[in-house]
This record gives sequence, structure tokens and C-alpha cells, in this order.
Amino acid sequence: MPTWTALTTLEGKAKAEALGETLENLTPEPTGVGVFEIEDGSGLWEVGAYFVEEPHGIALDLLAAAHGAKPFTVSELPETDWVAKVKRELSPVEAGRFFVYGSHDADKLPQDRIGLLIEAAMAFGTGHHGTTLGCLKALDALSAEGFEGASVADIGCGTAVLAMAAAKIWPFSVLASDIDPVAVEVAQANAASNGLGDRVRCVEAAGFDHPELDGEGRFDLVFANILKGPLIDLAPDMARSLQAGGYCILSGLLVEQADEVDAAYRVAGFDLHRREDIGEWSTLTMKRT
Ligand SMILES: C[S@@+](CC[C@H](N)C(=O)[O-])C[C@H]1O[C@@H](n2cnc3c(N)ncnc32)[C@H](O)[C@@H]1O
Repeated sequence: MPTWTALTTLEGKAKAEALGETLENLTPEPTGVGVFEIEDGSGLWEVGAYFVEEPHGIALDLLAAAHGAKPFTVSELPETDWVAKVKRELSPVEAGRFFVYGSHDADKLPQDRIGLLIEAAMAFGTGHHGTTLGCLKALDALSAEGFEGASVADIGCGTAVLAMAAAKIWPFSVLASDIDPVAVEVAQANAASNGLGDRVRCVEAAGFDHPELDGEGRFDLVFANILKGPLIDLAPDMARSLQAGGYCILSGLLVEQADEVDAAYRVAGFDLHRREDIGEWSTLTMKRT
């Protein structure tokens, strides 16, 4: 059985966030990085990096020295325990008409909701994050306005939660993509377990850099829940890929970053159609002019 090596340290908030960012850029790249507040009133934050393979000790020593971090605790976690723990703790999420749930909560799916079965796995998108929620709500709002997406792409699909949501409300195929091959595998498996294996296709790609994603006016709706920087970089390709009157639903940006992304997309040929802020996260629906 593969084991996971977890490296954790405790810091104050600012240092924890800076350390988390540095860990994400570490070589070898961690399989996951987490930055969490310890809920004991101590004001301390836990920073963790999780590796499937043995971490690079020297890189970690340098990292700890550079940040003045307390020594990392290194522990081995059996993979199955971790996944099972996350699964048990995940409760269903409602977003608009959508109900995102794990198989352990299958009996809780209300009859009037559109179910999206997502098992906790090594991909982002269980519906719990404000960015995913924002995108699902934006999709629901577009559909309530009478919009029907006949050619939809989900860039940075993670679990494919957004691609599957679109495929559940409209009778067309959806193309999902992710830069991370593990996410592509998880996404394709989720599509199959939701009975959408023939209509949600997942490919590995960075942005629109894939023959199946390429083409002027190729799509009428594109989701991109990635970060502010990549979203801004993607604006010209997004404008080229979308038909006039089509939409992109953008998330992964903090509330204070929304105006900057909005401005970049206006320059590229979009108008702001809708904005939804959930907690510290903002989701923009931009309409191609
Ligand atoms: C925040 S998650 C979003 C997952 C899912 N779409 C959701 O809304 O919950 C971002 C995903 O985008 C992928 N990603 C990041 N940059 C990307 C890029 N330039 N092109 C394609 N995928 C990217 C990451 O691997 C990750 O799976």
C-alpha cells in the first residue's frame, strides 16, 4: 500500500500563508498543501505538505531556514485512513438546484435536486469551497435566465463537478480539462459514476492548449475556476474561444481581486453579467460581446 508522508509545522497566520505558497512551488512538487487555523484559540496555523514519494530533505531544510519556520514534523500516513477520514467528514452541499454528495450520503439526495456524486479523492471540487459554490450558483442563474449551453468547456475541472453540473441540466457533451493528470483521472471516473461517461470527456491540458479545446467561437460557455494570475493570462484565449453572446464563469479569485479580473476581461471583449461573493471568494460571470 502506498504511504503518504506529511510534513507539518505550526506558525502565525502571515508566515503560515507565505510558507504554504513556498511549499506549493517546492521540487519535488507536493501532492497537496494545506494551511489551516488550529481551532484551539492559540492563533497558530498548521502548514502541511503531503507527498506520495519521499520528500526532498535538503529542499525542506532550506525552506525552513528561509522562513525561520519551526522544524517540520515528519509523519507517515496510510493513504486509506486519510481518504476514509475525509469521506466521513464531508457533508452534502447545496448550491442552487445542485446537491453535491458522497456515496455515504446517497440516501440524503432530495427528489427535487440535481445530484452530483463526488467521492473525496485527490482532486479539488467537492462543492464545499466558496469558488465551486459560486460557479454552481452562477450556472444555475444562467440556466434560470433561459440560457442553454450547447458547447461547454470546464478549464481546470478538478473533480469535474462543474462539467457534470452542466451535463446534468443540458443534453449536450461537455469538455473538461485539467493541467493535473491525477485530476483528469478522477474527473473521468466521476463522470462515469454519475452516468455521464459518454457526455463528459476529460483531457489533460494547460488552459486552451489542446486540439479539442482550440478554435475560434468553439464554445458558448466556459468555466475556469483557477487563480487570478492564470485567469488574467487566459483572457485573450477565452475571448477567442467564446461565441458572441456566450459566457465564461470565472472563479478562484479573492473578493479584492475581482475588479482587476473584471477589468482584464472587459479589455479582452467581455461585459460583467453577474458577480457573486461567497466569504472571501468572488465568482464573475462575464458575457462575450
Ligand atoms: C480550484 S480547482 C477547481 C476545480 C473545480 N473546477 C471546481 O470548481 O471545484 C483548480 C483546478 O485547476 C487546475 N489548473 C490550474 N491551472 C490550470 C491551467 N492553467 N489549465 C488547466 N487547469 C489548471 C488545477 O489542477 C485544479 O484542479
